[in-house]
Amino acid sequence: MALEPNFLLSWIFLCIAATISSTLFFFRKKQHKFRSKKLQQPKKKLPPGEMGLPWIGETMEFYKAQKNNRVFEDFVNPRIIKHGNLFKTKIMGSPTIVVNGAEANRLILSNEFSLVVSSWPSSSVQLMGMNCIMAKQGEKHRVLRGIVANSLSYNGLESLLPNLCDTVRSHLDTQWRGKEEISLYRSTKALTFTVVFECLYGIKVELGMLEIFERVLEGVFALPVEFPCSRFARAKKARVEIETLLVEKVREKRREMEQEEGGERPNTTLFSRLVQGLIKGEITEEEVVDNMVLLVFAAHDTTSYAMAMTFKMLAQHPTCLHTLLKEHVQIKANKGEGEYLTVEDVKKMKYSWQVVRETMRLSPPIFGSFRKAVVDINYGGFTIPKGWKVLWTTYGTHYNPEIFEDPMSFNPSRFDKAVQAYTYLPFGGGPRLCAGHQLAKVSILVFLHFVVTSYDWSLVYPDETISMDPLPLPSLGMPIKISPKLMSAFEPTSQNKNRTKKERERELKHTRREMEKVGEDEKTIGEASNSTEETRNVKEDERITEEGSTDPSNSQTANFEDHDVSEYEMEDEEVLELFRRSSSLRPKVAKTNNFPYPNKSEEMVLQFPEDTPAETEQTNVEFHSMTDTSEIAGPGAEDLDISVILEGVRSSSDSKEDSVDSSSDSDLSSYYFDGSLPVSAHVEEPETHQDESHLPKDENQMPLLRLNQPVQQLTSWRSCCGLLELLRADDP
Ligand code: HEM
Repeated sequence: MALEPNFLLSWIFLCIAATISSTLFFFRKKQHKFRSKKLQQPKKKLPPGEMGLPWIGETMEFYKAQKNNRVFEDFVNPRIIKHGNLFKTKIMGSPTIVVNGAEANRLILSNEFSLVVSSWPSSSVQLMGMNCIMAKQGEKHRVLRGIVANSLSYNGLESLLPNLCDTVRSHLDTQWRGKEEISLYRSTKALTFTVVFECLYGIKVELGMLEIFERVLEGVFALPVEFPCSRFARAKKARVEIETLLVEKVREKRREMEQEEGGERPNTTLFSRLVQGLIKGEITEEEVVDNMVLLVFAAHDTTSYAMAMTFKMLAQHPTCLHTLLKEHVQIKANKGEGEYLTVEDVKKMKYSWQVVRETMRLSPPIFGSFRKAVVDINYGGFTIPKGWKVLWTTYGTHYNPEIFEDPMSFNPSRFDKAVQAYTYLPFGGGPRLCAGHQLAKVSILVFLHFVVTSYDWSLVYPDETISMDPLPLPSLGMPIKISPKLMSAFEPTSQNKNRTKKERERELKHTRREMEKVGEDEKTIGEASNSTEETRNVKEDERITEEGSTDPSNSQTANFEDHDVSEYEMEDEEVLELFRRSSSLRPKVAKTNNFPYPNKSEEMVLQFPEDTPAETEQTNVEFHSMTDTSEIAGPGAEDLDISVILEGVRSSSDSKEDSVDSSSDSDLSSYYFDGSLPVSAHVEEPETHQDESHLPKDENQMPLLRLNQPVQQLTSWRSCCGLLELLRADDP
C-alpha cells in the first residue's frame, strides 16, 4: 500500500517542528539557569581606568612614555592620581590591570602560581627556550630554581670570589689600562658577560661570543616575525649558533664528570651543578642549555646598567663618593698585592651597597613585569579578571614620598633603616625573586672596589639621557674619561709586598702622620692649573714613594704602635687628602645633576642589611569572594571567562600557606618558604624585611614627580616592535 504523499509531508513537518521547539525549550531553560546563577553571584567590579581605542587601547600612550623613559611620569602617575593605585588599561590588545603599592605588589608577587603566572612575550620564550626557568611553573620551576639559586646564594658565591676578582682585574687590565676614554656601559656589559661565562660556567670567552649573544638578546623583545634580516630572525639564527656551542660544551662536561668517579666530585660551578642534574636525570640537556642562555640574558643588561648608573650617581654626588672611597681605602689598606677580596671584605662595603641600592631605587634596571591572572582576583573592592594581564611596577613604591622621603633625591643613607616589605623591588619578589641578586650585588661591589681604588673618572656627558629599548640604557654608552689613581701609599710596592699585615698597617699609620706634616690644603690642589698638573703629579709620586719607604721605626710613628689600625677609622678629610695626593685626576663633578644633591646630613651610619630583623610576612590585604558575575562592569567585561571564580579571600598573615596554593602544589610552599630560598627569612636584603607598622596609607596622594632628564629617543620602530611584543606577552 502506497503512503499518501500528503500524509508523509505532514509527518516530516511535524518532526521538524517538534525538534525545533524542544531545542528552543532546552536553550531557554539553560539561559534561565545561567541568568539565575549570574544573579546569585556578586557583581565583578573592575578597577577604574580607560581602555582607550578599540583593540590598541592605550598602547600608544604607554609606548611613547616608555620610549622617553617616562613610564612613571607620563603613564603610571597621572593614572594613579586620577584613578588610584589600581587601574585598568588596554595595552596591545590585552586588557591589563596596573597595580601599585606595597600591598598590591605583595599580592601579585607572592602569589605566583596560585593567582598569577609570569607572562613573557613569545619572542623571549622562543629565544631563551621553552625550558628555561622563567617559562617554568610548579615542580619544574622548583627543581631548576634549586640548582640555580643555590649556586648563586651567598655561600655559593664565597668560592666564586677569587675567580670574580681575577675576572674584574683582568677586564680592567685589558679594557681600561692605557686608555683615556672608554664607554663605561660597553665595559660593564662585556664584564658581566665574562662573569657569567667564566665564573659561573668555567667557559673561556672567545672572540665573537659576546656579539653572537647580543644578537640573541636584541631579539628578546622584538616582534616574533621571521622576515629575512628582521631582528627576530637574526636573533633566532644567533640562538642556533649558541645552542650548537653550548650543546658541545655540555656533552664535553658530562663526559668529563662521568669519568670522574661517577660524577660525584664536588660541584664548584653553576655549570657543573646543572650537568650534575643532567647526569642524575633531574633535568634534560635542553633544560641545561636553555637555562645557560637565560642566565646570560638575566644578568647582562641588568647588572651592567646598575654598575654604569652607580658610577654616574657617584660622579654627580661627590660627598657620596668621598664616603664610599673611605670604605674602599680601608679595605685595600689591609690587603697584600694580588690578595683576593673575601666575603668579609664585601660585607664591609656597607655604604657602597647603599649607594648601589639607592641607584637602583631611582633607576631600576627592570621597572616591573607582567603577570597573567589565572583566576579572578578580588582585591581592594575590585576584581582582576582571570586571563587579564597584571603589571606590577617599582614606581608606585620607589617614588612614593610616603615610603621614601624626598623620593627624587639621591640619598644612600636612607637605607640605614630597613625598608618595608614589597616597597623596594629592583629584584622583584616572591617565588620569582631574582635568582641572581646576590651575584649581582657581589659583582657590582667588587667592580666598584677595583675601579675606585685604581682609577679616577669623570663623565664625558653628564646630561646623557637614558633610553628604553625596552630595558633602560645610557643612550651614548656613557663615555667616561679615566686616569690611573696613584695608590702607592696603600699598595704594597716592590719593597713592601712581602711584608706582614702588621707591617703594612704600621706603614699606613706612618703615612697618615706624614700627611699631617705636609698639610697640603685642598685649595692649592684645586688651583693647580692643567699646565702644572703633570709636574705636580711627578712630585707627588716622588714624595709618596719616599713616604712609603720611610723607616717605620721613626719616632713619630712609635706612639701608634700599640693601636690596632683596623679599628682605626680615618677621618673623612684624611681619606680625601690621601686620594688627592695619590690621584692624577680628581673625580669631576657634573655641573648639572639629574637629581638634587643629597641631604646635608649625609653622615652614614654603617649598617649591613644582614643586621636587620628577619622577614615576617604579614599582610592585611582583604579579598572578597564573588558569587555574581553581573558585578563585573566596564569595557571588556563581556569577554570574561566567568566559569572560574576564585574564592580569593586571602589574608596572608601566614604566608607559608597563603603565598603558594598549597592545595595544588603542597611542596611548593615548603620549598619557597622553608628558608632555603629567597622569599623567606634567609633573604639577606632589607628589601624583603618586613615592618608592617608603616604600611602606606593613601598612595593616591602621590605628587607628580619629574626626573628632569632630557630625553633622547631611540630608533622608534625597533623600540615599538619590542614594546608591542613585550606587551603582547604570550603565555609561557
Ligand atoms: C642588578 C642586576 C639584576 C636585576 C636588577 C635583576 C632583576 C630581576 C627581576 C626584577 C626579576 C624578576 C622578574 C619578574 O618578577 O618577572 C629577576 C628574575 C631573575 N633573575 Fe635577575 N636581576 C639582576 C641580575 C641577575 C643575575 C646576575 C642573574 C644570574 C646570573 C639573574 C638571574 C635571574 C633569574 C634566573 C630570574 C628568574 C627567577 C625565576 O623565574 O624564578 N639576575 N631578576
